[in-house]
Amino acid sequence: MEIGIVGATGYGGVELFRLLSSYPGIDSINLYSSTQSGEFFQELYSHVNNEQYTLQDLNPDKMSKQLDIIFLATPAGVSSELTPKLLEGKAKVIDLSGDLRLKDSRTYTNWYKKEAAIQSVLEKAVYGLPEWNKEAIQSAKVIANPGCFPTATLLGLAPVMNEQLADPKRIIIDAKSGISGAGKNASPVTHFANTQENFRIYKVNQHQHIPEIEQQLKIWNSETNPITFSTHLVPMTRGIMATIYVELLESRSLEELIKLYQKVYENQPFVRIRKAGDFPCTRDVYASNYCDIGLTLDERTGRVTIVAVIDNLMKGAASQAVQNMNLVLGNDESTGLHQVPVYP
Ligand SMILES: NC(=O)C1=CN([C@@H]2O[C@H](COP(=O)(O)OP(=O)(O)OC[C@H]3O[C@@H](n4cnc5c(N)ncnc54)[C@H](OP(=O)(O)O)[C@@H]3O)[C@@H](O)[C@H]2O)C=CC1
Ligand SMILES: CC(=O)N[C@@H](CCC(=O)OP(=O)(O)O)C(=O)O
Repeated sequence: MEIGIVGATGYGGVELFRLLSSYPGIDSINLYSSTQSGEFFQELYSHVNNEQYTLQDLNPDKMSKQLDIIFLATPAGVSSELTPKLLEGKAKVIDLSGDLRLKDSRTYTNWYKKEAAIQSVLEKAVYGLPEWNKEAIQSAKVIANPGCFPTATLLGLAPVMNEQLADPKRIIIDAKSGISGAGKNASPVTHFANTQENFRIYKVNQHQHIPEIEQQLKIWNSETNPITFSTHLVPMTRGIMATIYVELLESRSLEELIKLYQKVYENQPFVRIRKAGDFPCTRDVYASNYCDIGLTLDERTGRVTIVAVIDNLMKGAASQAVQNMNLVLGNDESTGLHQVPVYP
């Protein structure tokens, strides 16, 4: 089996390389770069193993015929251009960017301020949230890997939304991310001097993950109203915590809610539900494919607080992409993803 990683030099790409370099049954991993082809990967990343990897030039025509699976770990606007050509051969494509997630091209352009992918590709693209879309992923030619914030938020909300228990008109999500979520290039906002000993809210009411979350929530409950979704930058490298507030349409005890979450996720290897009174922190899932969820009910306000944590580079990007690859290949969903979270 031959694998390709486009954007291999970025944070998501490097993480994909780490996971795939010990994945069973891969004959070759091809790493592509739009700016550094010909260079040795090891020259850029001294932590990778001794085998020589030369960064290759992008050749979509050749790649579509030669490769079995192509991961696109590229900025918004790249996959929309590359994917039509990449889909012409035998290759299956797993896109980590936001380009193929939104079904409505106008919505994409409004939020990403870029031209959307062509309609035929958007129609083919399957939203790769394995816990909720397994069958469609298994037969997909192209997968839109979910965004990091949507992954945590949707896994946290799914049980109460699917059961029509949460008021779909009053959902509030307060999310925080480590800085690696912004990719490898530092900007004035992500610069060390501006992030250490600092905490900031960003993209208030304008975050590009808002339409992605709403699109999926509407599938679960068509009455869903626009959500309130706030993102914050935390001075740490990895991790996302989504703290979600919902109001119940029917009364439930905390024990009933926790039982519901346990039941819904009992056969999902990467979602772990906490006992009452126990809440996950980002360290609990560091460098792993887990999403840990804790919840509580405030009897004074009737609100449920749901806390979901993931590693943004793993379940939020690279390891979720490998989970999707497992489904596409018909492998066990956990193949290559048995990492215990790193601690401390
Ligand atoms: N970081 C995260 O936590 C998450 C990121 N994502 C999404 O995944 C994608 C990758 O993110 P991340 O790895 O953080 O980003 P990075 O900025 O770290 O890396 C992106 C890579 O894309 C390559 N690239 C840039 N322009 C082009 C182009 N025109 N054609 C081909 N390759 C190009 C660059 O490599 P080179 O110059 O060598 O070509 C670069 O290293 C993004 O869309 C991001 O939004 C999704 C979930 C979480
Ligand atoms: C910390 C940080 O800046 N995170 C990024 C995550 C970007 C991302 O993953 O973008 P797509 O899912 O749209 O590809 C952000 O909030 O925009």
